[in-house]
Amino acid sequence: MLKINNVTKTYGDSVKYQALKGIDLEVKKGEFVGVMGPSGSGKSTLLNLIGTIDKPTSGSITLDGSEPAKLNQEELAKFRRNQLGFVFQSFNLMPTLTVEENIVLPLTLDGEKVSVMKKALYEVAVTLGIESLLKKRIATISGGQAQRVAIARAMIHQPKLVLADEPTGNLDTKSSRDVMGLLSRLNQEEESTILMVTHDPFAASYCEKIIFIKDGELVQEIYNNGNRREFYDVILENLRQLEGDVDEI
Ligand SMILES: Nc1ncnc2c1ncn2[C@@H]1O[C@H](COP(=O)(O)OP(=O)(O)OP(=O)(O)O)[C@@H](O)[C@H]1O
Repeated sequence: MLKINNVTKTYGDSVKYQALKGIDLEVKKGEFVGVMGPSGSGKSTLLNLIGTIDKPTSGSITLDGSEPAKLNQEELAKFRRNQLGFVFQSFNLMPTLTVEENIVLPLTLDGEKVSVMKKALYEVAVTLGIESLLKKRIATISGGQAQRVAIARAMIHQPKLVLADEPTGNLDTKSSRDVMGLLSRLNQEEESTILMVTHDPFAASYCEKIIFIKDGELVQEIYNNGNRREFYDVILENLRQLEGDVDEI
């Protein structure tokens, strides 16, 4: 579904910095993929390219055969709104609006009919267990609840791909567990395709596959055999090895 073909990204005009050096990656429909790696390794850069926030310097990224880098500004905005869902560490919700106003925002922007919006809102609210929060203002709910709302907003238009950037970064242990359980359930029951950048081995243990990036290169790929506890240990071991390499340098 998502195909990343020999993608590079170089920042800067006079002083150049190559943040990604030829990334190849394929994400299948319904997969839950984690992206890990040391600080500065290029994780956010990769997510920004997939999220069409930025364009690759060379190589191609296609989602179900279409290549967003070739679209004009207007087409790109539409592509982003229709095909992608974003979940951020900082939730990125509108604090003065209510929970339900925030969740339907992507549909409002698309000029969707009120009856369609109501139906979609109800469905997503039930799935995420946030019916009782709908009339509350964002400023009055907890961080864990806010992340549920952000996930609802990312999911309401049934995007092809959900991009999550450190979704548990601002959450306590219990809320992290809830949010990861939720993402995992959405992945399994609704067959949502999710790509998540995280530093958190616990959050990563919910993924089916994790790719490790170092110095702009994909260096390792590991798979979850269904035992989350075991997978967590494998993740820690891989992180230790990556950091060990960094220490040696
Ligand atoms: N707009 C930019 N201009 C120049 N260099 C940049 C820019 N954005 C990122 N970089 C550089 O590219 C490299 C990769 O950055 P990136 O943010 O993708 O790393 P990361 O793995 O997400 O790090 P972190 O885990 O700390 O968020 C870093 O060396 C960073 O300094």
